[in-house]
Amino acid sequence: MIQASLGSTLTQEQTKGSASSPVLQVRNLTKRFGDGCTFCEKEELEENYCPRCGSVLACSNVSFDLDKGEILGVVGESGSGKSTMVKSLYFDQQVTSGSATIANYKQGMANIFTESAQQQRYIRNYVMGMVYQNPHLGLKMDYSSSGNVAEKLIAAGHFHVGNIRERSAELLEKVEIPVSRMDELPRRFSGGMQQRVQISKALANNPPLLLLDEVTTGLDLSVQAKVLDLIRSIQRELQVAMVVVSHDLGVIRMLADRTMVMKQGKVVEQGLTDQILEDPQHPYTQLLVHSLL
Ligand SMILES: Nc1ncnc2c1ncn2[C@@H]1O[C@H](COP(=O)(O)OP(=O)(O)OP(=O)(O)O)[C@@H](O)[C@H]1O
Repeated sequence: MIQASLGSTLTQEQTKGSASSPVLQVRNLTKRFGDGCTFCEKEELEENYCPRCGSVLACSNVSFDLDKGEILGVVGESGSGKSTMVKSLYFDQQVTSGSATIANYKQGMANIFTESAQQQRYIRNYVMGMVYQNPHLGLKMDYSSSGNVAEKLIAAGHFHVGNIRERSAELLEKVEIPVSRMDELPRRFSGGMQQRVQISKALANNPPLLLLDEVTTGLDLSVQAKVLDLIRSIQRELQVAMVVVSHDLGVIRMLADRTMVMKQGKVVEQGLTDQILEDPQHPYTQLLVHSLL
């Protein structure tokens, strides 16, 4: 089992979360690309694109809860706002409005979207990990694999070289990167290996929350299956809560306890994955489920 072998600089105040409260609560997350206009701000647009001002309402009033150790799948066609939603949660995009609270950060009392840049950096280092579809976004290709993990540890205030190496080796082993290759550059690794290095980096500081954006897209089926197995075993072993974004309902079926379906920036349906798959209510979900059969 992975244990943080390094001393943590988290204060009790900042990490304390109530056992019963969700790890993550998102309310009315809205992200508009463009300035918006009186037409698209007042009208309920059929699509997420405003024909008058050209703005895109990538996410519109997205709300959900995520419990400890739970995997929430987010599915929808290309352009439905899935990536914008997780990138907003990881502060890669600035939201237009809405709130998100994390039980392990200021006891779930702070809207992370309105925190200072310094506090948001803190949240990225201690409270959340992110795994991108494109490993170039999550990894520094000119750092070694262990150097990538070390970067995350150093950002969280750990400076003891021996401990950092030990922890990096432990994490890379966990994702089945041989210790003998820990000093190799990730650019020399296969796509599946790069995703596994990204996962180990995201787990470096034992975050209670992991965001995964299309992490198996573009990988061979057998490699995909290995990465999905790894994600499942990490969730079981470490009880990390995860938001897993995928356009592929097959991936969601394998991983997610609950599923949220997005279309044109809006959540059209959410519920237990089994229920969504067996008895989809929204016509769009029915279409997705039938295309899987
Ligand atoms: N930087 C940007 N500037 C303008 N519009 C953007 C930007 N990023 C995303 N969008 C728009 O926001 C909408 C949602 O995009 P997003 O990438 O979140 O969708 P997605 O569901 O993740 O799609 P995919 O599965 O293809 O990645 C799209 O219409 C897209 O064109």
